[in-house]
Amino acid sequence: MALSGACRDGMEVRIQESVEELSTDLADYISDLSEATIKERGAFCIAISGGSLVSLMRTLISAPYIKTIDWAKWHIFWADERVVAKNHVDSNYRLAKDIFLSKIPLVPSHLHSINDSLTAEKAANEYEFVIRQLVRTRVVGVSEISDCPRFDLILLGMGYDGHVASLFPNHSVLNEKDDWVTYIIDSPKPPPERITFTLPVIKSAANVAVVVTGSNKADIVHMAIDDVGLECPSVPAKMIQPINGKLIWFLDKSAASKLGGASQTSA
Ligand SMILES: O=C1O[C@H](COP(=O)(O)O)[C@@H](O)[C@H](O)[C@H]1O
Repeated sequence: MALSGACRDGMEVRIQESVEELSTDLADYISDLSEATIKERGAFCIAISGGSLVSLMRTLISAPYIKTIDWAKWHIFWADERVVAKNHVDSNYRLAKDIFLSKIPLVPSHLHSINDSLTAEKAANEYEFVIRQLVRTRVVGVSEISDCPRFDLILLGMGYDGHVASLFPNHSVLNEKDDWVTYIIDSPKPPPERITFTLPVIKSAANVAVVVTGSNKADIVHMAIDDVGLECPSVPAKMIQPINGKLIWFLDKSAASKLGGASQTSA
């Protein structure tokens, strides 16, 4: 049984009994969004993250999704990446490739991974340049409000400290307003050097989904979603409020166990 409820304006919270059901709900959501977006503008630009999110996307490589999704129209980006070689165990690219990207019929030139042969600063600049070219040719949409790229979907996980992408609590990177892609060299979670979409880019997406499971994240989920009077920079996930898009939280029952009553209605 699915449990769900809206907690704040413009935000939906979907709660599933189990991780398996969450993974199926996520696959349904991505598949429906992909179909509607491709019908509307001929391409689907999706940015993914690393961590536990990636294995929750595994249902996409099973029936019916593997056959019904128009993979040739997908363009894949990374909302954040660690500055390591692409074959390193810490690489978000490698994780996604091992778990599902290698198993789907994507167009190789549509995989927009981050250059692993450059310094963090240069790789961030180069990635932003790549995205600017794709915005210019309208492969990636553009936000009429912010002039930022308007990704069709940005998929995020959330760390135990409330970080999303590589935007960590109280870090100066949260104040970045001009760049689309930036870098940090002092991540509190290893590895220290990372490249990340900035907040304005995440907030400009047409759709943002934050996917979180497990009872050990229940407290931070409560802080991120419920109105607990916290300063936003101490929980970056709380700052993900799309300016002209939709935000959905995908949670399993354990991660949702400390949410306030409004989000616990049966669907
Ligand atoms: O370091 C990172 O952590 C977050 C959260 O990971 P999780 O394993 O706790 O879900 C992830 O979303 C981000 O992409 C990654 O670089």
